[in-house]
Amino acid sequence: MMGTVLEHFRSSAWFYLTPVLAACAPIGVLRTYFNQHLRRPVRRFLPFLDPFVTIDIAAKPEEYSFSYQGKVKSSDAYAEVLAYLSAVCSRDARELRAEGALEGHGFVLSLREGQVVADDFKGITISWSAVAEEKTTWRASGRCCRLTFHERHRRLVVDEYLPHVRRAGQEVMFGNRPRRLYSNKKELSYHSRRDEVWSYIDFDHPTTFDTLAMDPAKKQMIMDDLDDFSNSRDYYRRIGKAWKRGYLLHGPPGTGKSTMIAAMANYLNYDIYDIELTTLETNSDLRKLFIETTGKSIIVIEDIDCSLDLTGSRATMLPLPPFHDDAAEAGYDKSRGKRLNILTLSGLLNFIDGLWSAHSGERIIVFTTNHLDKLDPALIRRGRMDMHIEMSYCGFEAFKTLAGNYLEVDAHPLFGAVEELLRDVEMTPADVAECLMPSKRSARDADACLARLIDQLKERKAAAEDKESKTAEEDDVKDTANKEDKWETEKVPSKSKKDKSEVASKPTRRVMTNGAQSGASGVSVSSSTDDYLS
Ligand SMILES: Nc1ncnc2c1ncn2[C@@H]1O[C@H](COP(=O)(O)OP(=O)(O)OP(=O)(O)O)[C@@H](O)[C@H]1O
Ligand SMILES: [Mg+2]
Repeated sequence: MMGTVLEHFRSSAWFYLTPVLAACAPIGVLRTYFNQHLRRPVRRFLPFLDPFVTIDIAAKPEEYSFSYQGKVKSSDAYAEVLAYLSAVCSRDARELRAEGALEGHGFVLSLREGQVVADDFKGITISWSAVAEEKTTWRASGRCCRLTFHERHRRLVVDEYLPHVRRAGQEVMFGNRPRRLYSNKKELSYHSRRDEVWSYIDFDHPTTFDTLAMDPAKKQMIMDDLDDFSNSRDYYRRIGKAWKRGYLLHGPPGTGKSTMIAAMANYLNYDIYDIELTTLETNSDLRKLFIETTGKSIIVIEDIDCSLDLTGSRATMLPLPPFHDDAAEAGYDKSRGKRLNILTLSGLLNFIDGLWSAHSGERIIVFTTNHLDKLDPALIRRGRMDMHIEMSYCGFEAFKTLAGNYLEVDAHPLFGAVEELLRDVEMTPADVAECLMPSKRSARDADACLARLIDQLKERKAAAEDKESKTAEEDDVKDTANKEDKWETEKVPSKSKKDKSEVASKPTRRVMTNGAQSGASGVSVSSSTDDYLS
């Protein structure tokens, strides 16, 4: 019987193929088998034979939490590793699994169990494999990424490679979702979670630096500054400064301050956190908001001069919402006889560059204002607001950008007239853009739009000249009146010697106004000098 089986085997193709297959067995299969089944026993009994170290990063069931969208979210580190490995896997692995990313519309590719991929980092090779975590009495088995490396690379892997994996994973996760525009919610409590503090919508603003109308040299300087900032992580660490930068955008309404923020966000691919200060009550509200921001973000406070009373000293208390009673308005809690913690200028300064500002990741802080002069110098000093950017009226270069955006023209016979008029007339880019907006979107009638703009500019120029001449006339009238006043004043003492001596004895009490208000004499005095007049 046995002989017949052997005979049969010897005559089949398997007899010849088996040794060939064995010789060609992929090394990866053997390595996987070794990793999964033999490594631990070998290491336990013969540690000197196995110089490799393994680290498991698991999606532990106990670390699962329900996000507010009702989706299951695994531990951050595991999700970050999966995101990091996604690129390596799609390049090298043969057996993959794809799962919808927790955020955005993309997929995350990961290894199927038993698969191994290699990753190179600073000249060493690290292998990653997907394994099923062992089942324990208190925990069901879960999925796990296993990292294997040589013992002699332990420090490099732990100190540098793993943080690199997390950082790169976070970047991949961040890049896989659309940018967001966050705004703060009104009611905050100390225990509010991130989603209770901020609400967001997808940020899909089409503005870029290409479409932003401003002086090209200034624009380039801002872009270079942003590039410099976003690539300077190590520099900020070395000089011992929190990785953040403040920009103050100031200028009249309609000159593109908000548009500039959108362009910055699109340029850097950052999220925007828009803080409405008037809804906050205390400094800790502000801190809470700040803690819940993430890296790669632009934190914006628009119209800071209108948001709060920031003109006073650092101790200035800011306006309180109407539901506060008088005691609270005065800064006291009646029931406890204690001072309330109210949003103050110093709270805002701490938010910008106190200890709390050294929260991980890079952040840009942008304030906008129409009235630079209304702000406390402490708030906008260099170092806090590193760059002051003036957004001003439309110049010819800015106009050319708008003409390109709206009319798709780089040159036109009417450009000369526009250039000349823009030299004399102050018109905001918003107003110029309005003129360049064709009445029919389908027909970009450049001639008509430019003619409309020229008419508008001429009208404004005429109005400005009119105003100027009126002001000049008024000034002339004032000058004449002042001269008359002076003459009248000089005449008063000559009326009588007694008057002269009395006037001289009460010099500080005499008030001079212009003739129109002061009656025939042109002199008015405070009540204490009435006697003198009578
Ligand atoms: N520099 C600019 N480049 C391109 N478009 C601009 C520019 N300035 C203004 N605009 C256009 O005008 C509109 C209003 O501009 P924006 O809201 O940015 O002005 P602002 O300076 O923020 O005004 P405010 O001080 O009133 O907030 C924008 O939607 C944009 O279409
Ligand atoms: Mg604005």
